[in-house]
Amino acid sequence: MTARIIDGKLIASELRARVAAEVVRVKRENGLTPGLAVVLVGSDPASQVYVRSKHKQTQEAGMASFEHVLPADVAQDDLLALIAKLNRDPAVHGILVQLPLPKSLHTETIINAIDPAKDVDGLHPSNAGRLAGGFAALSPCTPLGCIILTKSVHASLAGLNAIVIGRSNLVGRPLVQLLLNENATVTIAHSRSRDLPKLCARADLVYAAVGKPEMVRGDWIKPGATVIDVGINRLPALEGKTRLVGDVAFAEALAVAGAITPVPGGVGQMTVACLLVNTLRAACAIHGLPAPAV
Ligand SMILES: Nc1nc2c(c(=O)[nH]1)N[C@@H](CN(C=O)c1ccc(C(=O)N[C@@H](CCC(=O)O)C(=O)O)cc1)CN2
Repeated sequence: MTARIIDGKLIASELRARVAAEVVRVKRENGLTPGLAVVLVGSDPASQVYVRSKHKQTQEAGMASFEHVLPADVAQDDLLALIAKLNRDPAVHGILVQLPLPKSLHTETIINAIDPAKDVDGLHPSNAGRLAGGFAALSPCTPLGCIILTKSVHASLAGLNAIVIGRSNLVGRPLVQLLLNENATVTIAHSRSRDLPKLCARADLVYAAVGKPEMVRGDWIKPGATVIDVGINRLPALEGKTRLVGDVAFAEALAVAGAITPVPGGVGQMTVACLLVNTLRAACAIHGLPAPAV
């Protein structure tokens, strides 16, 4: 039996439609237009694609989109001055600095300068701490997307054994917290973990977020498990075409898992949709409105 393929593209488009409907409502009832500012430093081609997609989808959801593109050699103080301006701007409810930043900039200092109320990436220590403490917080978009995709398969995650492979601030760590909030039993694994295949073998939910092409093999997966692949790895061109693969050996895992996300068309699709959710939530919270129904 082959696994069910979780359609991230479809689930993301349904989520965006729900956000757009809520934006119409808050505009009509409260005269509020949520606004998102995205800051891109430099000209990394993948980052440019992601920022363009954020701009397009923000506008399609009926929100205001503000794009700021700075040269790779921008002075850190100039970037901090822009963030301070966006923090004060009443038309901006969400601020996102596209990562990775050039090496000359100190990422932690930049993230810490964002007003936590506008931190739609959920990376500010205030939001990360609130999430870790089990309090309401703006949470990173990719882990939020992973939870939504998992819930498209499992109505409840309570008591399920989950393994998160990877411990980045952007994905692994917040995903662990979100899974705990769902009452899953969570193992966090990383590059120093011993016997990963054995750790995976007991997991009902496998989250691969290591950035290593096809590292998780099919024979690591417990039959029937749900596999959520966060990796997006570009392999050298084959017959002129760049190949995009995840952190899971898809064809192998497909034959064993109960459900699996593809790459592309899985988790990546949810990242921008969840950013729209966070922007709407931030706008409502800043204006003292009830949390939107998305
Ligand atoms: N400040 C942030 N920087 C980065 C984040 C983030 O959440 N906040 N995440 C990634 C990049 N990213 C959004 O920024 C992102 C990654 C992937 C996709 C996506 O739609 N992927 C497609 C494949 C697209 C492709 O061909 O590359 C898919 O998986 O189907 C959207 C957004 C790092 N930086």
